[in-house]
Amino acid sequence: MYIFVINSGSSSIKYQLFRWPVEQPVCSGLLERIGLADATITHKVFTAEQEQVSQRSLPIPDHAAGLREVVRLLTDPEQGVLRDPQEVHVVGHRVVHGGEAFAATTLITPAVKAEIKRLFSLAPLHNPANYLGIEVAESLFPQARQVAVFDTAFHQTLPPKAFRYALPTSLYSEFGIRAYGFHGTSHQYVAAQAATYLGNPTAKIITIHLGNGCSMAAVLGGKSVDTSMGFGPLSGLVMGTRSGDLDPSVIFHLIQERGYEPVQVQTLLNKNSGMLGLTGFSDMRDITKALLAGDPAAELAYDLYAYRIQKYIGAYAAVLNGLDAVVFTAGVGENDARIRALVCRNLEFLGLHLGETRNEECTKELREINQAEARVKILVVPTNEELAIARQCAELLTA
Ligand SMILES: Nc1ncnc2c1ncn2[C@@H]1O[C@H](COP(=O)(O)OP(=O)(O)O)[C@@H](O)[C@H]1O
Ligand SMILES: CC(=O)OP(=O)(O)O
Ligand SMILES: [Mg+2]
Repeated sequence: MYIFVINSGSSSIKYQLFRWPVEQPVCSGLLERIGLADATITHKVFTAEQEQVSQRSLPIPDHAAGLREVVRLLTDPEQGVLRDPQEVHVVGHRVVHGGEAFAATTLITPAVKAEIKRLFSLAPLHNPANYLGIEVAESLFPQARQVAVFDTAFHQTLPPKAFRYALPTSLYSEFGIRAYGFHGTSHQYVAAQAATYLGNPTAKIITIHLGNGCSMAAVLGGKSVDTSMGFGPLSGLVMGTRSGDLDPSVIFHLIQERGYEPVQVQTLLNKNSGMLGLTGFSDMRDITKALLAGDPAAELAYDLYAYRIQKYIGAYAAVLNGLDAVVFTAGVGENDARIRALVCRNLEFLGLHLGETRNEECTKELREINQAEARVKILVVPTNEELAIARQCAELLTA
């Protein structure tokens, strides 16, 4: 059978079609820079002998246009890999916010869809795109079982002292106001890869997921014990377009003194802040170009981005009472050696000793980038949210 996985991020759509249970990828793709002038789609088809890659730039104004293009590629009479959409038995969807209702992978029903929709305002860049992906998949693969895998699920192991806010208890008990945490599928996947590599299932690991959205997790023995995103995917690290941590007084000031409407503040913090607000660019490759051209705003933005990560490393080393490995993953974490070097700078006292030449190497495999004799491993672990989602779908349906 086939499992098709759709992973809508805030700036990208990733998809993979797997032959199951052999976990063999049949095709995969990445639509990136959605909403920017030069969006691209990379589509790969895997056969026993080779990997065929096609890439092109095209206008992709939003996730709906992106999904239409994915469907067209999959079912294209000449290049498409699906002769008959009926061959797809399961569609796995990354759903970012599961709220209090969903602690685990769930078969999608009308009630589940309604709950995902109810959570739109808490993850405005994600849940609407995830919902759309479900509706598109339901019409394209009407006979398939649709499954939701939630970003929040892995962080359900956080202890109350980590997930509760110091607000009146009634806000938690009545409205579910607490930290949920996101990118859970990715944190879980890379932490597991790292623990296997270390040969230590009880390892103390800090995972750093740096995509367009960015978050960190403190992972102890394979369980998330703290994470930098909270009630929605807005707190913590500096991101492509999101501010990360911010004194809430700024919000009151904007509303009370500067005449902002609440929805304008929501848009400001989610869509116009972060690296975009600091530099005019949200995509790290554009910011690198600006930096190399001597733009001081790009230099400050890089410093601020790395400094925030360093503060969380310090915090999570304390939370874990030690450290065995730090893991970099996702678009920026896997590819941007400059960020990794800035993050590891001056953290020798924690045992982080970056191997500069190793850091500059570029492969698609798990790799160690610390100096050879260092006690704490610094790892680059490519994430594979799609494979992790497909596995969770298969587990649910065979349980
Ligand atoms: N080769 C690269 N060098 C630096 N940054 C990169 C590279 N490739 C991708 N990125 C960055 O990764 C980010 C997107 O990461 P990704 O994990 O795909 O995002 P998301 O899933 O949140 O949409 C963008 O900021 C992009 O610039
Ligand atoms: C939760 C989140 O921020 O996801 P992404 O990084 O894929 O936008
Ligand atoms: Mg992502």
